[in-house]
Amino acid sequence: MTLTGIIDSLKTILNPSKIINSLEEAASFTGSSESDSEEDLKINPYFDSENGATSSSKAARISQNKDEPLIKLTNVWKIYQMGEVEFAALKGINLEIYEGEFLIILGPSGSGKSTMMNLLGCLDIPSKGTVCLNSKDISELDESELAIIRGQMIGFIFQSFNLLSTLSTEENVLLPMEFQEDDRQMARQKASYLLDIVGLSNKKGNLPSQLSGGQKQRVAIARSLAVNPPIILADEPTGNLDSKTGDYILDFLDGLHQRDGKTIIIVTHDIELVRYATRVVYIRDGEIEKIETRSKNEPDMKNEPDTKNEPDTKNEPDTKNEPDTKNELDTKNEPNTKNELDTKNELNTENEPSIKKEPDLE
Ligand SMILES: Nc1ncnc2c1ncn2[C@@H]1O[C@H](COP(=O)(O)OP(=O)(O)OP(=O)(O)O)[C@@H](O)[C@H]1O
Repeated sequence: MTLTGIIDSLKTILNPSKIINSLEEAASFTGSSESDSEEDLKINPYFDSENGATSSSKAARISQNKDEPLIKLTNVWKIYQMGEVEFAALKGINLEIYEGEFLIILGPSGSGKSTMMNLLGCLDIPSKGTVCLNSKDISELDESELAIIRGQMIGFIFQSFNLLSTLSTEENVLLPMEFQEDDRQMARQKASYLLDIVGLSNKKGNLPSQLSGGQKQRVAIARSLAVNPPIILADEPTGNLDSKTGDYILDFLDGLHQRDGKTIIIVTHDIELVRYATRVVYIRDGEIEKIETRSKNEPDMKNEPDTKNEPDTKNEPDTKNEPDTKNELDTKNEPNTKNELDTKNELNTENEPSIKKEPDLE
């Protein structure tokens, strides 16, 4: 694929109005490494000393009402048109996703997972029904508004990594900050910091082709965190990795959830991943089959299926079981405030022992 093609493919994720200029400036943006001293890496550039909290993206700074879902799908249909033929890939989905959840959307091939991911990530809009992100109906936003809210709220991780092949590791991590961080020096500090916490500070000049699969995915994770979005949305994040490296990536995402309070949403066919989840949404043939609320690392499915999305109710937004879910989340999955991003001057370096104890992942 040409560079133009790669850029085009990323336009849907990043702000299209600025990316071309950004790439042209990328070399000067990232060219020098003079300021990357050990000292820089120890300081969390996301920490805002004025208010004693870790700065997040502009949208995330808008105070969230925790009773409101971060993402809400109401009677969502996605119908693909193939000539004269229509195919409903999603059929009346109702789903509310709350801050602090680790949600796994699990389904077999063709069940509608990618279609769902595209809607949850505001990469597509529904044919019918509404998708609200941060209480905004995404169908009412134009493409540039959508790109902005998407850029602020969601970090994406893909099975195929989606790194720009002609840009270095550091430049890939810098890309999302082009639209959020005006201070280039600060952006570079943040990129250094993120590459450090994913254990790749020694690879910042490497091209993606010079990295292993696990390393590429760690770059993708660093990139997803660049603007410190409240939501990380991952499509089969371990699909191209061996099981050991996959576990490492999942443990890292788990740390982001447990320590930093990120809302993690993973779309996968791999049932092994449910051990990380606080809720599992099973989809089949474009419909939600059942939803299970779980305790982290439960060996078995102990919870009764939540029936709120069963066929007889699928066309109505059902809120009857939501309070239970929210209340559980509020108590079980509240990040440990001692280690929370907002309350300390380090993102993960001290509390992520697994990152630097995996030399064989290099
Ligand atoms: N652009 C499209 N046009 C027509 N049909 C489509 C389109 N995209 C997806 N579909 C159909 O919608 C259904 C759901 O597709 P989707 O890619 O969401 O499934 P999936 O669960 O992600 O599958 P996989 O795990 O194999 O990637 C499939 O039957 C697929 O053939």
